Amino acid sequence: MATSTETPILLRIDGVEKSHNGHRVLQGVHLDVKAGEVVGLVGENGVGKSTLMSIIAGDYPSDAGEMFLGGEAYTALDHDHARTQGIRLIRQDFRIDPNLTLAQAIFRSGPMAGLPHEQLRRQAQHLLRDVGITLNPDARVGDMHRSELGLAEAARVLAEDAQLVIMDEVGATFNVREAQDLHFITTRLTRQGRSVIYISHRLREVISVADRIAVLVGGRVSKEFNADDITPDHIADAMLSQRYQESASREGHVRPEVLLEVDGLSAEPLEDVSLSVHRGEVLGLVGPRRSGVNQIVGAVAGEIPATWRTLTFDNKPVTIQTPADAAALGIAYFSDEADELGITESESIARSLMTGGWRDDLDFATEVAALREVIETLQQLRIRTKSLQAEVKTLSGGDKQKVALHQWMTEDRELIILNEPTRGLDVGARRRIFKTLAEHTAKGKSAILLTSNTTELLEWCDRIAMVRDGRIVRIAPAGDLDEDEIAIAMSARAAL
Ligand SMILES: Nc1ncnc2c1ncn2[C@@H]1O[C@H](COP(=O)(O)OP(=O)(O)OP(=O)(O)O)[C@@H](O)[C@H]1O
Repeated sequence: MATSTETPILLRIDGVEKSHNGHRVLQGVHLDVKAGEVVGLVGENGVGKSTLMSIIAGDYPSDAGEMFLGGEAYTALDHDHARTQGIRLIRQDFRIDPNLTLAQAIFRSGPMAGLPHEQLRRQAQHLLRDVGITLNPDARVGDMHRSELGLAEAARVLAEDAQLVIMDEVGATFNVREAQDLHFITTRLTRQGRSVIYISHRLREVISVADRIAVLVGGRVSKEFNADDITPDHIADAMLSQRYQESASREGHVRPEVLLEVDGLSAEPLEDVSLSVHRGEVLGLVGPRRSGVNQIVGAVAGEIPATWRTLTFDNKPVTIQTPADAAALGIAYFSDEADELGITESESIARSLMTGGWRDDLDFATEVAALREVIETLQQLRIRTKSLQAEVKTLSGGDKQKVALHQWMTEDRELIILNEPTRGLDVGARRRIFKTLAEHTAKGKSAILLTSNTTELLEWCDRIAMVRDGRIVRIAPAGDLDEDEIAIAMSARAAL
């Protein structure tokens, strides 16, 4: 909704400060959110966006500063208190009982909780239809994709009376269609005079969803933009301390030799899928939810049961039935599931970043050299921490993911499979991941990339395979495709 200078301010944040374990994260944040406005909040990983939202939503208090809600002094005592004040926070890492149906999940809190399922089903159907979301209210939460649940989490706010809705990276793995649905929900909310704080690292998406964009740098809002007048580069320049380099088109490293040859792969819903990955190649995979695209990588990584006519790796016939089979061949799989990052949250940051993993029998000189390398890695990856000995769980979501990716990408693997690797990463970190990927393929190693971010698919893959209804419907060089063609593949009937 377009707002003017006369539009009332719903939330005023005035000089808010917060430290975590002596690390001064927020250093006097000032930010106004007007009624009926979407404010995009952007900033590097670990800059304090979620910390600020946690203070607004009542997870913990600020150390200093004030907030005003509808002109009245406001302090959230806890989540429930914030909710009664009309504030609702949706995070990417929400947890819902997997045994609930979608209808039960949508109405799991509030006055309708516990009503007979038939009643909930009808209400949920009505709510979802109203915003054009084609999800089945009877589906079991445990069988749904996190992105579908994220969309339902956003939609359920429409049935509540929240005045300020905070969406903290809810759409990090949304495909084009899901992102459009989320945009529709934010528009519906603001038309009703409600306000939204929208946090995302997908800068183009923030520009299209938000009215105004606030950039958090060094613990303060350093710049505010009107979303009508800017490009992603303006935001990236404002949020990154070092100027980031817009990627040039990737240098191809594809070699004639085939590394992986899949022939006649079947795994529900896939039927008779064949594909090959050359040495030095990045093969992109894209398809709507339930198209089978995830099952292709799941099968190659040994994560799901599958049958093959033949499977050849490095010119030898092989079988892959378990993750250990895949690992033995030199295949690494970076999952899109947040709880399968492969890092130990209670491990120290230093130990987690050591090349080849930590060993207790290191002599003093080796340990010092290893720690030096860790410090260099921290600086390169721009991971924010006060102490090398701090536990991984104290890192921001994006910084945690950098640690996990670093572990995957520094191991010497023949084929790395990356499923949504850039979710939650800031624009600078995305560039570094892809630089590492280019170094990997330059050595004749290969990669399969699954991402809902079509810009990245086009920029970073040599070929893209489009999957629909359990089959590969087209494989083409990335240079022959554009976003529209991929969007058409995504919006095919199978997505409904
Ligand atoms: N519970 C905590 N204990 C200790 N430190 C924390 C805690 N929560 C956050 N931090 C630290 O506060 C800083 C800001 O983290 P926050 O999660 O707010 O960043 P963010 O901007 O949301 O990052 P991202 O984009 O990666 O999600 C980070 O350095 C993080 O390590």
